[in-house]
Amino acid sequence: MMKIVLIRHGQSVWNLENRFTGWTDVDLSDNGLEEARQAGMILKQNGFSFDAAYTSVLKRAIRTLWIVLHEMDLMWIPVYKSWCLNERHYGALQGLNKDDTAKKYGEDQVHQWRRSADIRPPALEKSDPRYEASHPKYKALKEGQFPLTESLEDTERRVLKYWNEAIAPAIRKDQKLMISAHGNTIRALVQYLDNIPSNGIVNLNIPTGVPLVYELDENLKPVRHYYLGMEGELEPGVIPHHF
Ligand SMILES: O=C(O)[C@H](O)COP(=O)(O)O
Repeated sequence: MMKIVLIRHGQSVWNLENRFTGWTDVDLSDNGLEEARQAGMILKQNGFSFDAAYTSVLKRAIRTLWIVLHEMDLMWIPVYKSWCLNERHYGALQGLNKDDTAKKYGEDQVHQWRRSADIRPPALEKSDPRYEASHPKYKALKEGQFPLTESLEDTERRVLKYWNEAIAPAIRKDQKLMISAHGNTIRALVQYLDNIPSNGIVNLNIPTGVPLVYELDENLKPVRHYYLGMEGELEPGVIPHHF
């Protein structure tokens, strides 16, 4: 039986301000820094250790990982960063306040943009200053590969491609791994691992900064999963809804 630990980054400054974030590279709030410290401590107290870690190229996930690894005295392990683990790209919604957007377009429309499988929020224009394709951290992306907006299915495709090409092979080599990523990246992995249909994941929210442990069999199928520090185990396939 193999274990892998997923963690959504600690609360970010824009989570605190209730703004659509996506690929905007905002940092952790003070609360988010403390969440990351608590996560590292509880992982260490429960005897976890890692051979390697994976994260996105966004600082809120990277710093969460740094803090967790610091608390566990594991800053020396290999860390692999990929844009494929970035949060879902929110297009022209990035930076907007979620409540103001709901007032302007209606709650249902915002819920569709946030949680439907195949609906893409309004796209960014390439002339928009929020379009960061020229940033050095994205030099690996081919022309046209940098998203102007993403549906959850778009996000899942790139996350699962990375899972199959980079992460699953490492698990099969008995590597103990941690993935520090984002709400929708982890939702994509949870949906895949637990084979949850799209309509079953609509109301699934991943809490910030809480280690989510998956125990996998030899076929990388989940045997059980639980949030470390939350009482008891979760029913298979059920992840508590968190706001
Ligand atoms: O990108 C964001 O705004 C958040 O990290 C995730 O937001 P969501 O829960 O609205 O998808």
